[in-house]
Amino acid sequence: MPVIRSLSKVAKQALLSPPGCGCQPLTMAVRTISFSPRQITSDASFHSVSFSETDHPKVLITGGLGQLGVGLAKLLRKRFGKNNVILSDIRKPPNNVFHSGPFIYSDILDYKNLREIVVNNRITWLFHYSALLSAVGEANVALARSVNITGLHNILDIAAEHGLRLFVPSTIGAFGPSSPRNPTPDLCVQRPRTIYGVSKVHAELMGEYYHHRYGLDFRCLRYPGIISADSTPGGGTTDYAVQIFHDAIKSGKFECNLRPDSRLPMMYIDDCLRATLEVMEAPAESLSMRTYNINAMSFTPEELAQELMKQMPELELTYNIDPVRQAIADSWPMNFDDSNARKDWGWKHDYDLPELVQTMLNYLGVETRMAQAS
Ligand SMILES: NC(=O)C1=CN([C@@H]2O[C@H](COP(=O)(O)OP(=O)(O)OC[C@H]3O[C@@H](n4cnc5c(N)ncnc54)[C@H](O)[C@@H]3O)[C@@H](O)[C@H]2O)C=CC1
Ligand SMILES: CC(=O)[C@H](N)C(=O)O
Repeated sequence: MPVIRSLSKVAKQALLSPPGCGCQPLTMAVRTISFSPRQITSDASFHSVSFSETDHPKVLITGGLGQLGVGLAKLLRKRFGKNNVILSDIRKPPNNVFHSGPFIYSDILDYKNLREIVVNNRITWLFHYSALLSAVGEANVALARSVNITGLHNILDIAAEHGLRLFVPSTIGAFGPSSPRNPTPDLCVQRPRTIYGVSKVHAELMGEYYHHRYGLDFRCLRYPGIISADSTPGGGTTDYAVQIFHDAIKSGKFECNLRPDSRLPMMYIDDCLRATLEVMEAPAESLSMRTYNINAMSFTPEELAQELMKQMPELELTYNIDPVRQAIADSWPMNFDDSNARKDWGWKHDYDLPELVQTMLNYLGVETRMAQAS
């Protein structure tokens, strides 16, 4: 990999240099091997700055056609301008996404193509969303290992080489059965039992290593299960909490694949995407860590259904447990301790369970009425 070759050459030179020769320390040397016209230093502060047309990050989002990427692009385009945010994926975009702003094909396993995109578009911030999620990952371990681990290595090298600010999401799935589950703090035992979780712990550690070793401006949030109305989940354990709304509105029935008492941390998408932008804009000196838990609420399928039944008392709920997903849910946090995010950069969620249910029903109800009318 080109950057690794360059890095090891620089490292070798630094190691070979005699003491007292006045050479730069390794971290400095590595940073200067890359040149980015709009390089953002790790101490740059964007917290309360509003960006003018000429002074703004140039953003690339990988894996942008999944549950979260399109919403993230919308938020970032509002803040930085439509043409400064490029959405990318290996899938074909639907019409509305294709016409809403720049979209390009990018396979994160293709290092040269990634580098070309970053260079040609003078990218300064990268949001790395490509991944195979927990349930899909267990069904295809080799592909999950390749996308989630090899892909991440490409991203880290490109980001270090070109001085990018890099956001990589982690997950509640980065914890396992031997982690404290109620609540789960930022720093504790992490021995996940899924390839997804293992790859995310790897991403957290590699990102932090590149930060300390090479000065990479790496930022990472551990997301809970994310609930959204206008995008579908990509094959995770928390997907039931999105599907229940669609099925309730469409058929008045829902078959849940987790036990009624499976408690997991969850968050509405608007909170998740706002947190992502906030941590990217936080002054570097406010970040005492580079990987933070974020939390909003925590509920079981039974509690979610009860809240939903306040508005749809006729909902019929049945259970047909998926043993793979259930085993994963049983090993994940029940509650997330996000006190460090709240203390360091002022994280605060807006949506609790009642607001979440109301917002989802409003959105999907309007959509259904519009579809029926047309
Ligand atoms: N949605 C959720 O509840 C949570 C998501 N996250 C993380 O947030 C990120 C985004 O999640 P979602 O949008 O839900 O995922 P998703 O599964 O819906 O979308 C992932 C995207 O990655 C793309 N992709 C797969 N292989 C690729 C490759 N070789 N090159 C480029 N793109 C490729 C897929 O085409 C897909 O559009 C992921 O890293 C995920 O781990 C973390 C915790 C919770
Ligand atoms: C919580 C996640 O990371 C994701 N939604 C999954 O269930 O795999």
